[in-house]
Amino acid sequence: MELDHEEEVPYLEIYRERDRQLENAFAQVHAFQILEHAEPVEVDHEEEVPYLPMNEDQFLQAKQSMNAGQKEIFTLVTQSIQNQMSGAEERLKIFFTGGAGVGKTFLLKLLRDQINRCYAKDTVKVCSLTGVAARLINGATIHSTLNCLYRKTVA
Ligand SMILES: Nc1ncnc2c1ncn2[C@@H]1O[C@H](COP(=O)(O)OP(=O)(O)OP(=O)(O)O)[C@@H](O)[C@H]1O
Repeated sequence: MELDHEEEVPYLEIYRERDRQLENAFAQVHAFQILEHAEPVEVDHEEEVPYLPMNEDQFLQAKQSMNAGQKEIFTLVTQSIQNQMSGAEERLKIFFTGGAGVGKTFLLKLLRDQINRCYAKDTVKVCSLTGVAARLINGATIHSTLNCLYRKTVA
């Protein structure tokens, strides 16, 4: 069956988005494989980028300004926390992604504050694959967090 232009575009968008998500997920699995087989060498450990929790006003304001997609994920996580606090053993594993500027970092920071408020300060460890990304999310690289040894390549 031949699709006209109107029908074809949404299909391609979804396909491209899924393709990107898979690529991202495979890149992360590959990074863990590298870390598992890292060679023991001396490394410089980066400092964790300091993180200041939001104050009450900032936290409430951020919560109120969430868009529908952010709210959906936020509710899923808070619901899961409540279930855990009531004794549920099931643990939530969630992967969210999206294009540039859609609000992933905003949501991540809000979730970190929410979880730290529910449990204890510093319960959440935020990690990334690169130092640049770590700066954006006030976190640390995975290898630094896990104190992994890795070989630095000098170009
Ligand atoms: N619900 C929101 N209310 C107010 N501002 C928001 C909201 N969501 C995102 N923003 C703002 O929009 C901008 C882009 O959001 P953010 O950095 O979270 O996007 P991102 O998906 O992490 O982008 P990238 O993938 O490019 O890093 C930021 O300035 C952020 O503070």
